[in-house]
Amino acid sequence: MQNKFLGTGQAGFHPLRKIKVIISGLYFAVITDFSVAYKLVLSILFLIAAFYLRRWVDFEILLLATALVLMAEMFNTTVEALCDFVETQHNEKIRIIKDIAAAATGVAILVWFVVLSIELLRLWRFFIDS
Ligand SMILES: Nc1ncnc2c1ncn2[C@@H]1O[C@H](COP(=O)(O)OP(=O)(O)OP(=O)(O)O)[C@@H](O)[C@H]1O
Repeated sequence: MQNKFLGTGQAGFHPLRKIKVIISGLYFAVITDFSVAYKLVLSILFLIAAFYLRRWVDFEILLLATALVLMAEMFNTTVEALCDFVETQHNEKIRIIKDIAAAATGVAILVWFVVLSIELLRLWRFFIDS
């Protein structure tokens, strides 16, 4: 078991190992969770459009909304996986824990959806006017 607080982890600072862990986590989140994958793809498309049109404020807000929704989705998946690992039967406490994690994700999805909708409207107006 690796735990730096218990003194059983690897000593020292290993930035390359951290990057490897981040890439591995992102990879698993994208291939195992469709809701992470489609949000990432949609967000990238909007980010490319904002970048191409030099809409820097829009780009920054899109980046924040994307980070928020992806983080929420990935933490939610983590909570669900942990819950399923410790409890395989129906359990009211697990239900509440999972519902709270899902609600947190719902808040992030709402923000992401509003930002993308406004951006879509702006892009649409831009192409209609030009
Ligand atoms: N062990 C359990 N005991 C009681 N209720 C549970 C349990 N597992 C899941 N639930 C209920 O079912 C809901 C869905 O849980 P589940 O783990 O299936 O998530 P999901 O639908 O796969 O979510 P996502 O689509 O984000 O992956 C939970 O929010 C909770 O209300």
